[in-house]
Amino acid sequence: MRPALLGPGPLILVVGPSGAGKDTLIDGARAHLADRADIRFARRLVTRAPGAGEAHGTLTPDAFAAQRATFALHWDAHGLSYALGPEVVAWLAAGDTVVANGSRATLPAARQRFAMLQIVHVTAPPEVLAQRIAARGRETGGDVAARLARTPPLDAPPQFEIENVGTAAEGSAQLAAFIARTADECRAAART
Ligand SMILES: Nc1ncnc2c1ncn2[C@@H]1O[C@H](COP(=O)(O)OP(=O)(O)OP(=O)(O)O)[C@@H](O)[C@H]1O
Ligand SMILES: O=P(O)(O)OC[C@H]1O[C@H](OP(=O)(O)O)[C@H](O)[C@@H]1O
Repeated sequence: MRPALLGPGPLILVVGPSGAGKDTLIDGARAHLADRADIRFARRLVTRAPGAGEAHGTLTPDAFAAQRATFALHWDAHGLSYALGPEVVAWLAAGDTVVANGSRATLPAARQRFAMLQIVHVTAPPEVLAQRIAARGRETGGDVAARLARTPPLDAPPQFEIENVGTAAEGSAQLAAFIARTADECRAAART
């Protein structure tokens, strides 16, 4: 028997190429939505120490493997392992909306796992991605090139697209509006 899908609250995965600005726009949207107790922002678990401005949790590869069965979702990319923790399962079960930075390559697996998955695709032109990754300074040389070369396709059209070429404040406001609209629509649908 297949396990029940995680929900009924919606999971909004923000995906797109490295350097597009996913974390930046998520941080900005979180500030816009600070008064919304029904909207949760997931903290990723990653087998990498946090860099400047990053707020993810860090696990060693051994600890990650040991906790794998408890994760709401997990995936590998860039030689690292990523996960959304068990608190995400509880938030969705309560009907809350959860927002997380996700992986394009893992969307087919995520669709098998969540009752209501909404995809936000954040993009920017290649030269902008390269400039932003270099300016961020977290990766160097070959790692920057490898990130730019990683272009898994989306498995289906996204529910919302942000071309993040304006200011971060503009992109954050667009993302916050989509998140609030999704949360409101899902709550209204649950009441009928
Ligand atoms: N609209 C914007 N204008 C200018 N700079 C931006 C904008 N959005 C993001 N940035 C900058 O681009 C860099 C990359 O952004 P960020 O780390 O949020 O991207 P990401 O998509 O989460 O990348 P990754 O998948 O590699 O973690 C950061 O230094 C960030 O400050
Ligand atoms: O290329 P795809 O499959 O979309 O995803 C790759 C993963 O790597 C990036 O994380 P980070 O730059 O390490 O924080 C993305 O946010 C995602 O989690």
